[in-house]
Amino acid sequence: MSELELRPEIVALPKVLLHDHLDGGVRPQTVLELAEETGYDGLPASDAAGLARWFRESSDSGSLVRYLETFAQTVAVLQTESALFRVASECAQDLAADGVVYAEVRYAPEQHLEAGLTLEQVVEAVNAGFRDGEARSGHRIRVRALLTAMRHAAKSSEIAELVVRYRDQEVGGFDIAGAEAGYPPTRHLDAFEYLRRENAHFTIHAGEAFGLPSIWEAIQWCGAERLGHGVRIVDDISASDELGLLAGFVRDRRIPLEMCPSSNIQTGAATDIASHPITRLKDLRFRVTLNTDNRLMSDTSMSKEMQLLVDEAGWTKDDLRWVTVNAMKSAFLPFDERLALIEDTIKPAYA
Ligand SMILES: O=c1[nH]cnc2c1ncn2[C@@H]1O[C@H](CO)[C@@H](O)[C@H]1O
Ligand SMILES: [Zn+2]
Repeated sequence: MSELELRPEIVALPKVLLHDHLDGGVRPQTVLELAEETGYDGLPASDAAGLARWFRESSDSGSLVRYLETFAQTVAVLQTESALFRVASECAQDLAADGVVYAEVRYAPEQHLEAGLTLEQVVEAVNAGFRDGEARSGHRIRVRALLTAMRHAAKSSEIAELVVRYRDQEVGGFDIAGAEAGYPPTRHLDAFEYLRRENAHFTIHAGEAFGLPSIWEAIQWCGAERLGHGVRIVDDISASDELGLLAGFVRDRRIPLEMCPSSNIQTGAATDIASHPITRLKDLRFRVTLNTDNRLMSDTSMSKEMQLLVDEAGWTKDDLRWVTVNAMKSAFLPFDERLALIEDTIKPAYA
C-alpha cells in the first residue's frame, strides 16, 4: 500500500469501528520493545520501519492462511499481563487520535496463555489497558472488547462463558476467527446456542475466504447478528442487481456487514478499492459498516480506509456519515446508548 497523506478533515470526523483485532493493531515499535523485554528472538526485522514493512508485505500474499501466519509474531510477544495492558492502552489511544469515538476491539484470549496466564487474567489485563488508554487519550472514546474463539480450536464454549461472565465489564460479545475453509462455524454450535440462551451478542467471520455456504451457516445455523467481512454475499447478486434468497435475507434483516476493504485486497477477497464490493453493497443499501481489521498488517486506520474510498471509489461525506451511523446502530451496546452517540456525537459533526 502506498504512502497516503491523511487529510485533517477526514481525521477529524467521528468514527465507529466494529471490527479491529488487538493483535493485528500493535505499534511496530512496541512489538520490538516487547520482544526485547520478554526475550523473544524470532522477529523478522530489528527496526520499526523494517518490521512495519515486513508485516505489510507478508500479508500481501492473496491468501488468508498466509496472512494469518504473520500473527504468530505479535501473539508471541503478548503473553504477559503487562504486554497485554500496554498494547490495549496504546490501541485505545491510537484509535482516539484517529477520530474513533466508539470501538469494539477483538482478540482471542486462548492465544495468550503460553506463559501461564489464565483466561481471566488475559481479559482483565486487556480491559484495564483499554480503561487506561481511554483516560490518557485526551479524547472522548469508548473501547469495548469482543472475545474471539479460534475456529480450528476447541475452546469456543469456554470463551463464550467468559463473554457472559465479563459482560458488565465492557465485554460486548463473541466472535470466531481464523482460517475459514475447512472450519465451518457450525463446529461451534454449542457456543452459539449457549450465547443465545444468555441473551449475549456475537458476530462471525464469514464470507471472506469462503463463499455463500459459510455466510448461510453463520446466519441460519448459528444465528450470527453481524458478519465479519461478508464480502462474498455479492456472489448471490446478479449482474443486473437481482438479489438471491440469502442476499435478500441479509439485506431485509439489516444484518450488518463488517467490511474491511484493505484487508480484503491483501487476502485476495477483492482486487482493489475502486472495485471493492463495499461500494456496490452501499448503493444497494445493505447495512454496510467500514472497518480496519488489522491496522498493522494492512498499514491502515479508519481515516485511511475512509480516504481511500473517497479518492478511489467516489464516496462522499454523506456516505461516510451513513456507514458511521450504520456501525453505531449495529454496535453491541444498549439501544439508548447507541442512540445517544448517534444524536449527540455523530450527527452534529457530519452536519
Ligand atoms: O480477517 C481475518 N479473518 C480471519 N481471522 C482473522 C482475521 N484477522 C485476524 N484474524 C485472526 O483473529 C485472531 C484474533 O484476533 C488473530 O490472531 C488472527 O489469527
Ligand atoms: Zn477480522
